[in-house]
Amino acid sequence: MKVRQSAPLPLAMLRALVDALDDGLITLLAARRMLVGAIAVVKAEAHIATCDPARECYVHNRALRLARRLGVPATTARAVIEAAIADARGQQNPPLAAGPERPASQTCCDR
Ligand SMILES: C=C(O[C@@H]1C=C(C(=O)O)C=C[C@H]1O)C(=O)O
Repeated sequence: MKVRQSAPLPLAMLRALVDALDDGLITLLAARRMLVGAIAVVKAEAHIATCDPARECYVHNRALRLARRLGVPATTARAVIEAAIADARGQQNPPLAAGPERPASQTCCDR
């Protein structure tokens, strides 16, 4: 017996779902930035350096393991995490207040 495949969802509906996921990505980034703000306060009070290479490596490696499990290309996962970390470093070291800063594309993990 021949099994009929279900009809593909219309393009507009699929794109609306992508839009919703993109909204989720930006919402998660905003939540991450809120946590980074709280971390920045704790680190400033404890006189801890803004940049923590060991932590950045941990964040990268964790994300890469999850990406591998979910079938996300490592280069894509690495780019997303690098962007999030660069954003977090920029958030904690505004260029005018902190003087020369590393390029946004370079993490202090230097992977
Ligand atoms: C947010 C922090 O500050 C920096 C940014 C990190 C990140 O975006 O994950 C990790 C380590 C730090 O270099 C932190 O110390 O946890």
